[in-house]
Amino acid sequence: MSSGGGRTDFWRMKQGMKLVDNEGAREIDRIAQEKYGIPGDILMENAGIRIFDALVGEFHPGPNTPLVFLAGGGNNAGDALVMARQAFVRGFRKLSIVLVKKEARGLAAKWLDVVHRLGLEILSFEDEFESSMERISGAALIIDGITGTGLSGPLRGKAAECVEAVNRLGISEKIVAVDAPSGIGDDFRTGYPVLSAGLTLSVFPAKSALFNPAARLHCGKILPVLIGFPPQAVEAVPGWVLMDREELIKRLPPFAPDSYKNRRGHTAVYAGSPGTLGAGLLAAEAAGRGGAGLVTLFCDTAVYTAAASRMRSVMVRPWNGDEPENPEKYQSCVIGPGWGIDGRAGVFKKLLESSRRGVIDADGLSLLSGTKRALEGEWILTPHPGECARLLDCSSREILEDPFGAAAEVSRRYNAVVLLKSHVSCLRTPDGRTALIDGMNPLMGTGGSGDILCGFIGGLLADTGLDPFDAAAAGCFLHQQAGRAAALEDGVFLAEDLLKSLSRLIGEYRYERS
Ligand SMILES: NC(=O)C1=CN([C@@H]2O[C@H](COP(=O)(O)OP(=O)(O)OC[C@H]3O[C@@H](n4cnc5c(N)ncnc54)[C@H](OP(=O)(O)O)[C@@H]3O)[C@@H](O)[C@H]2O)[C@@H](O)CC1
Ligand SMILES: [K+]
Repeated sequence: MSSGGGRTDFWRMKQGMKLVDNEGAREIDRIAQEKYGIPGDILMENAGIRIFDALVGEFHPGPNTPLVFLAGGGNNAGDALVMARQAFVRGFRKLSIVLVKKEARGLAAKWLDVVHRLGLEILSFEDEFESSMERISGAALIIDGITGTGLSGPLRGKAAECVEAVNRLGISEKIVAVDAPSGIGDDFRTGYPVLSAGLTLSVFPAKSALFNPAARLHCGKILPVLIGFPPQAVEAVPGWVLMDREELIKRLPPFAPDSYKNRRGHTAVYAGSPGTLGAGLLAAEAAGRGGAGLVTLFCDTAVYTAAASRMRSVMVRPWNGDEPENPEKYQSCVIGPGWGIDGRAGVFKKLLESSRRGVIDADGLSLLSGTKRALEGEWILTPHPGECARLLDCSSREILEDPFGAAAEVSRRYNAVVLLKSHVSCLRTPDGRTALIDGMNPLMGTGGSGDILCGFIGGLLADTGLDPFDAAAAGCFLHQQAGRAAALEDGVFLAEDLLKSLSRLIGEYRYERS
């Protein structure tokens, strides 16, 4: 998520970039009203004003900019109607409201009455379909207040008809979703009706449902908007973390100024075999870039000479898959990139028994899915949806249907921290801690990018002071940052182009502050 204007807000920084599910959002609202006595209509007034301010900050509309407000029947519509009133009192004159649901209730009904008395144009989507679509087609911006956290199940009826008709216009960049694009809720699935937006202004704490990979594609840019919930109400409700710069700084302490190569830890990388040596080289180099003081690459004897001739800072050992050499002397290990699986099951088992801390990826994950065993020690698994499906013995489709649930299940079943990689990656621990890392960078989908990620996290783990959850969250977030920098500088890039950026970022966060 872009942290936008929220970045400078001290209070939000203190709270972190928290995400809540719909029930959590309702609970914060309830606590704010019942325990702290803040009236619901004040909260809604704040929401409408702050969301309208955020919209103005993004698009700079003027008095003659045609705006259309789509209103459902609940408080999400209430927010949109407060925005319409705000626009009117600030001098906007081309305003139309399209009622998608005939009966508004509660505060929405009250604000509908107000805009009616102010003389704003109000159309019924059902009874005045053609005029409604005409206004929508002619609008510069369409504010979506059909459903928010009160959605239950997939959108139905006139709401579904309306979002489908608007989507057909192909104007998602003009749609501004209030709190969430209508149709997105905690149980959103690919194929459900949803109004695709170019900008989502989500009441802080933003909704975790927006970052479900299937939903994220319909949200455009996401900005959190503070509306005045008391910090105590936000803290009282459990939530997830969305990684951003402030969250990273909390998790990634500077290197001690007197640290040196042995103190910074030694990472053993078990990777690389004929045909896939590059994966091992990338993972090993990334471990060094992640901060390990020393890195040893144990690669197949058949590729040893080639590996050794290409590596300078990384030590390379030929290794034919028999007894691993003192794995306990390494502070972290990385198992799997381009390693191969034939004949590796026995030694994989030994490595799991003798190593305490590491990252398992690629072929390591295939070997792990063969064992079906819960791990002991501190392990991070970095599957993509296909690998995740093998770990759970199900189809990739089932993983994509419920990625958050899948990450939780792998984490529980294998007793490990799991990073399920996608355009939004989900990090999960067996005890339920969850962080999401927003990616949305298709250029990251390039061969070797995953090898670098697992090596990089392995290098971070060589610092035994770092908690594996924090190391994985930091590693994945920096990997995404490096991808963004590479895309901006080089356009389409190769995985190895990420390495220099990763080094720079680690320096920025761990060196300059020390
Ligand atoms: N203090 C406050 O009040 C604050 C409130 N806030 C705002 O309130 C929002 C939550 O409001 P909410 O709980 O009223 O629900 P909301 O999202 O408007 O949805 C209800 C409407 O959707 C409809 N509907 C439901 N399911 C449907 C389906 N499958 N298919 C079709 N329709 C469906 C449902 O219809 P019904 O079931 O009643 O027939 C009803 O019309 C939240 O997102 C935020 O924007 C914030 O500003 C914070 C302060
Ligand atoms: K909405």
